Amino acid sequence: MKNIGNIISASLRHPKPEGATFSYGTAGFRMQADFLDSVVYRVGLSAALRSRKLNGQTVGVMITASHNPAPDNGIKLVDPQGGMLEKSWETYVTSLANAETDEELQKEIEKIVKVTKIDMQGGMNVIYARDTRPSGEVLAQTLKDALDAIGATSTDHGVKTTPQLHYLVRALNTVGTVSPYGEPTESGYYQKLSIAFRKLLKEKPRGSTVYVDCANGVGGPKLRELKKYLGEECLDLVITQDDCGADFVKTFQKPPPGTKLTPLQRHASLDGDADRIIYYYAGQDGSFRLLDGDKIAGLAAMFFQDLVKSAGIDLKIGIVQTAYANGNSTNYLTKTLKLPVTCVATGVKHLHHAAQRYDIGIYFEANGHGTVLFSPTALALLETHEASSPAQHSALESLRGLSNLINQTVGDALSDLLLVEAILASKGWGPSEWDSAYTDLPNRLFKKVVKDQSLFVTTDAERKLVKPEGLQEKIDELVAKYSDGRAFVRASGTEDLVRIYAEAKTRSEADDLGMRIMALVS
Ligand SMILES: CC(=O)N[C@H]1[C@@H](OP(=O)(O)O)O[C@H](CO)[C@@H](O)[C@@H]1O
Ligand SMILES: [Mg+2]
Repeated sequence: MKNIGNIISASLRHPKPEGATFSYGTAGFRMQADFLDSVVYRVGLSAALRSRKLNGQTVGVMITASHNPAPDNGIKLVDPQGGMLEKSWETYVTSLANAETDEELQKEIEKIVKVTKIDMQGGMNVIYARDTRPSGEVLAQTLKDALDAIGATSTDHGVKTTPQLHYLVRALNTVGTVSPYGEPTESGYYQKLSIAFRKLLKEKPRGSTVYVDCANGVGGPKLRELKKYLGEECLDLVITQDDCGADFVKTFQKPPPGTKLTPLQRHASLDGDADRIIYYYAGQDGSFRLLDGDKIAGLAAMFFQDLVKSAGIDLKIGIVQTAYANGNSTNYLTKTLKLPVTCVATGVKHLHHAAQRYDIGIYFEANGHGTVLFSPTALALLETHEASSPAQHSALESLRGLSNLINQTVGDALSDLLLVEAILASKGWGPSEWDSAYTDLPNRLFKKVVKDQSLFVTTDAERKLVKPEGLQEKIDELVAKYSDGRAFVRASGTEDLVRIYAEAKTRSEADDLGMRIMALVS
């Protein structure tokens, strides 16, 4: 490989911490920013190799640690169609990140080139962006160092939300094709979303207000920008920057401290890189009500089912959830709406993949990561189907509009916000009508630091433990004692700890079950 000398000499400036082991987890590499330098350098090399493997198509790299504390950072790769890195490549990236010496690094690079049969003659194109974390700037420099050393053409897109980077990657790779995704610029992204939203609300502009807490992250400035394109007659967005965001609201099931809720007023919280959103509001009686990812999935499923029926077309709708989905949300989807639901392992990459099996695949994690995917068949049908009545015409127009409004590359808090608002406007609903579809089973989510999280091995979409031996039997015994009881334990893929989830018919039963399982885990 002709640039190997450059690669190795630049690598000397980014030495790997001795003995450290890195793994490409639920959302790429994520850890304290101080330890990330060598990982970022090697991810840069991987991105370039991946681009070359795919004939020079543009690959994306995002530097973010999402909702993790500010001193953390992380890095993940985006494939040319805007989705997550293909699974088989996670192994290659991991092997580069863990190469102990420079000789080993060289060997690993050569191995990847050989095993994946990369023809190194030709260009490599990589774009990258970061969230607003202070460490992002230096890490972006390291990334550039790697891309220059290997000889890739690269563009620094500065500060972006994670979904904006995914959008840019897909848009760049589809310029001049039969299905261009959109103008490959940040303003192209705002234009695409806002034009679709305004069209969907054409008959029902209503200037209603949503308070959006952007978690002190990159969503704040970007939502402000989007607001300019939307216009206030469609949606009045009040943007705040609290410190805690979606994760806090979901975990503690209360509003960000200091936020006063007026009954029936809609609120939403994003996370640090704006790929996740949850809604909440106070009921008439002042009680706190959460409208999480499961509730968004339910709303979307109901709406798409109605539209597909009204449009008189045959499209298969399905929903993908994880084990963290509330039991009653699954009941609502399967028993009330009678739609198919698949349960997969935690992490957007798994949900996204499973959702691609449907014509309209709706996927959301309970914590608010998610989107809706339209298959190529569905998009073609929407394009060509001739309506035979004004009602069919209007439903088809709405489906077309939604396919443009929704960021189909990855879950996107800004696009999901507009999706929810478009549905509520179309139905003339407030949060309580939306909420009335089903009542959540009370649930608890705990974390516990254990000696070695790798000892916790799961099966059945992470709902059952295979190891440590005997633990699952003990959990089953406990669960059986509670009405509507369900619980599971799994190792986190983003933090060095174990998560424990429990739900049951009453609040006290859910708490009790969760605490008892906590006590079993060590
Ligand atoms: C229970 C939970 O919320 N898990 C989160 C969390 O994964 P863990 O593997 O559980 O750490 O971070 C992931 C990445 O952001 C997100 O996709 C996922 O939903
Ligand atoms: Mg995030």
